[in-house]
Amino acid sequence: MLQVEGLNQYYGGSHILRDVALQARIGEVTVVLGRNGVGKTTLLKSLMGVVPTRTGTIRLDDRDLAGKAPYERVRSGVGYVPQGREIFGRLTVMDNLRMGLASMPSGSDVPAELFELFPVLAQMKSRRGGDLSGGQQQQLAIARALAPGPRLLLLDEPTEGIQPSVIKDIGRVIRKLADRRTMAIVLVEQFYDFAAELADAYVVMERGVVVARGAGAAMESDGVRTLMSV
Ligand SMILES: Nc1ncnc2c1ncn2[C@@H]1O[C@H](COP(=O)(O)OP(=O)(O)OP(=O)(O)O)[C@@H](O)[C@H]1O
Repeated sequence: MLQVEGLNQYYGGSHILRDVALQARIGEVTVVLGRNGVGKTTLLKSLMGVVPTRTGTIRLDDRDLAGKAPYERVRSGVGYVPQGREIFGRLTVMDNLRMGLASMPSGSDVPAELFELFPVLAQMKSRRGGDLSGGQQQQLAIARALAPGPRLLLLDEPTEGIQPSVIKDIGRVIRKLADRRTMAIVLVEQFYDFAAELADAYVVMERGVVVARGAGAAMESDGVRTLMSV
């Protein structure tokens, strides 16, 4: 389980995250909603260690992540799918997947199971990442994050700029991964219907503060859609 408490983050003098608390259980999808610029990406970057933690605790199971560098967090079980995917355009699909293992001890192999989750990647192993469609790149970015076998998967707006049929495929994979009960999933989304369909739990952020939280099934009755649209 992921347990975050008292997380504060700054860019220069701007206070971006304010005492954020977040829990994400193994086997659940925890969605983080909020409008542009409220700090959702900064939250994921802080969990991954891309932005060093200033104050607060970040624990995954019994491991303390807060002082750790990103590669150490990968080794501790964190997988990250950044906004915009950040695929290596000149590397092949297979080499992009191997990059997912760069922080792991040598000798780790790309799990064959990734190609069962994303059959489209199996046909494209030798293609360059830059030649894939946006939806295929998104699937590649998720597969790359899964390569080391994470305990916590962080997804930053995986539906952004993706066509509806691929969004459905990605949603099915996220559900399947959660249902295995081996990892916690934190999904940052602005696409309300996608988030609501997958959410076991939700949090809503406004200007760096968590302003609402609850069970996924209660999102509609809690008025989260309205919170997002006003
Ligand atoms: N590298 C940076 N330096 C300074 N300010 C930044 C930096 N990155 C983001 N910000 C600011 O921090 C705030 C939070 O940004 P963040 O990207 O975390 O929000 P977000 O909720 O993920 O938004 P979006 O959905 O648009 O990605 C914004 O006001 C943004 O302008």
